[in-house]
Amino acid sequence: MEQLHLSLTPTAIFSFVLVSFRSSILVRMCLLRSLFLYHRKGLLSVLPPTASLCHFRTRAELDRYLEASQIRERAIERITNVIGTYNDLRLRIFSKYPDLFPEEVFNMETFKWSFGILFSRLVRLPSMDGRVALVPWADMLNHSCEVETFLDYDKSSQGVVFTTDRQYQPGEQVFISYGKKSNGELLLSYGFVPREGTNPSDSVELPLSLKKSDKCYKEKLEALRKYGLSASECFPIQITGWPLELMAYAYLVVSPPSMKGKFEEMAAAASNKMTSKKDIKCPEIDEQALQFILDSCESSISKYSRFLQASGSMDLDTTSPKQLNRRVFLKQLAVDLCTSERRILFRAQYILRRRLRDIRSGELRALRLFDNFVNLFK
Ligand SMILES: C[S@@+](CC[C@H](N)C(=O)[O-])C[C@H]1O[C@@H](n2cnc3c(N)ncnc32)[C@H](O)[C@@H]1O
Repeated sequence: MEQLHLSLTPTAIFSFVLVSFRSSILVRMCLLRSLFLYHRKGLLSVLPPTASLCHFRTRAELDRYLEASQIRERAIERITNVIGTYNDLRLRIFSKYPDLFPEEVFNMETFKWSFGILFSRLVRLPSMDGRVALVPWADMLNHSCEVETFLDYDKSSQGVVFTTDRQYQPGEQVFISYGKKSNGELLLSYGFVPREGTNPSDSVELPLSLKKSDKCYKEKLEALRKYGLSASECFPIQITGWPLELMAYAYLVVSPPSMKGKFEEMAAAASNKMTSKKDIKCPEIDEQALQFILDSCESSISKYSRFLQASGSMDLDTTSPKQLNRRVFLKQLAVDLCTSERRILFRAQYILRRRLRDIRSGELRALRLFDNFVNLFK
């Protein structure tokens, strides 16, 4: 079977809308205005009537279901931004031109819907400098972590084109990739979590912090601030390992006062602001740094385990079937996300324990050799 090569010209159905987030506020306003009106008039009947940002609508829901995951902070940030943008627009534009922007259409609910649609349906077009577009038809394609197919603009056919990376049988579902995103990012932007272990780009954010009791707390914080970092930072861990920045941050946290002269170099390496990205090495504090990462990993694992254990008996005590369905749905999303994030932490825990064991058994062997050597002279 031939590989599929599908294209959509801008004239089909209705033209695709290009949005550049670097473009003027006017362009963005026009897009949002069309979305608002489409929603009101039901013109885009192909789009879902509800498209909430990552499904978790309130702060209480985020605290309840995503308490173990760092994705909660990102979701709060995103929702706060959307609410802030709406309030700003209402103050500066909607309230001044009520005929153009009537309250029954331009309200918070439709604004959130429009953003939900934008976040979940925008397509990035690499050959147009990464500009993003709403592409009717193409936005019906679902994501698969196993394909490498992306949508792009094709100059010769003047359309958005995608060529599959494999052969499909008639009737088989065709997928695209929404990008190399973690399960948390997919949940935030698209409202779903891939099956456990199927996403090679999955990662979990590990929070690390300077110790308040550290004698050099002030000097370390100063060094971190110089490179745009703070006393607490999150670093992504993947099933295949962790970034050099995380190791550099851990070195800084466990460094004794005698290593003051290296604080800046470590902070620079942790911020990825070194001129040449090289692996910073401090073998004398390797063991403490790995133990520190392991402790942070295990503290995160316990948070996930507590949540997953409690989720079994999470209160579903509501008489409204609609509310019950919603709670079951949110709980399942949270359980899927936490299970996949904890799995990555378990893997990191295993690697860290093995490395620490190797370091310690190496030290023990060296110590025994030294004892034998001393005995020989006795
Ligand atoms: C661009 S739309 C794709 C078309 C969508 N299925 C529809 O019928 O409108 C993106 C939405 O599709 C759903 N989706 C896409 N890929 C998915 C997947 N692998 N698993 C579950 N839902 C998926 C999510 O709800 C997401 O927000």
